[in-house]
Amino acid sequence: MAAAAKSNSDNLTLDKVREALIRQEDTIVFRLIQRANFPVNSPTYDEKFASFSGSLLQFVVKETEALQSKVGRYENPEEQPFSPENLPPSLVPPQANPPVLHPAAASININEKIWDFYFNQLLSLFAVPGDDGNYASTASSDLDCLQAISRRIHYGYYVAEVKFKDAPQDYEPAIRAQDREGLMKLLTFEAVEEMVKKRVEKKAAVFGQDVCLVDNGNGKYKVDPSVVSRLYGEWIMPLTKLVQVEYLLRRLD
Ligand SMILES: C=C(O[C@@H]1C=C(C(=O)O)C=C[C@H]1O)C(=O)O
Repeated sequence: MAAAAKSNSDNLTLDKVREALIRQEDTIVFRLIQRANFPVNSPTYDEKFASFSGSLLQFVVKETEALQSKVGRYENPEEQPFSPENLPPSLVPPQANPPVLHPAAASININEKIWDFYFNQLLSLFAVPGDDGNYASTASSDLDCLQAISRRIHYGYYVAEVKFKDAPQDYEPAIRAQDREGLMKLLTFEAVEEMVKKRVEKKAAVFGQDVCLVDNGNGKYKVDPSVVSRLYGEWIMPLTKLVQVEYLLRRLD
């Protein structure tokens, strides 16, 4: 679990970090299944909804993140807000754990890219067209998906830190040269990526089947397993690697 991996930098191993990423797959698949309970519900995203100054979604994101900020959510570096402007400060005392990450490097926020692919490409692949009027549930379900995906992607900080600590002699020259391509090559493990895509496809098939007492369901899935594999292959893993590269570029600052 994430907290165990973070409690002390000497405890941080690639195996533990990968375990945390595997556990987060379950969360992501279940949240997509939850969002797929509703059709697209496009009024949720109308730029002008009722008396809000933006969309209902924007309002839910801003107000939810403000509350979560007050209770300390964004004190964790892997938790990055989607609406970072004017967030209220945390009212919770800071944790006593020594920081595991390099402070200059652990403030990268690529949520704009996540927001963009989620609404412009992913959503229509797993939510059916239509409008059932459940806009509030739709918006909070979107935020649940976005937060789980964002956490997984910004967890790249820990992946990068542990890879750096395991082989500083390999990473330091590329960091000093600010060589993005070289860093990308060093941190990429294609065999692991293939395994991840297959595993999440299988999870979507297992978690999203109709469970019946007499037989094994009807072969229909709540979210198409190939969409989950594509989500990882096209967006989640490339963006996790982008976070890793950005982190490493600042690792010696
Ligand atoms: C996360 C890692 O780094 C890279 C990104 C991966 C991912 O996002 O799942 C998988 C393999 C690596 O290419 C890792 O090595 O586990």
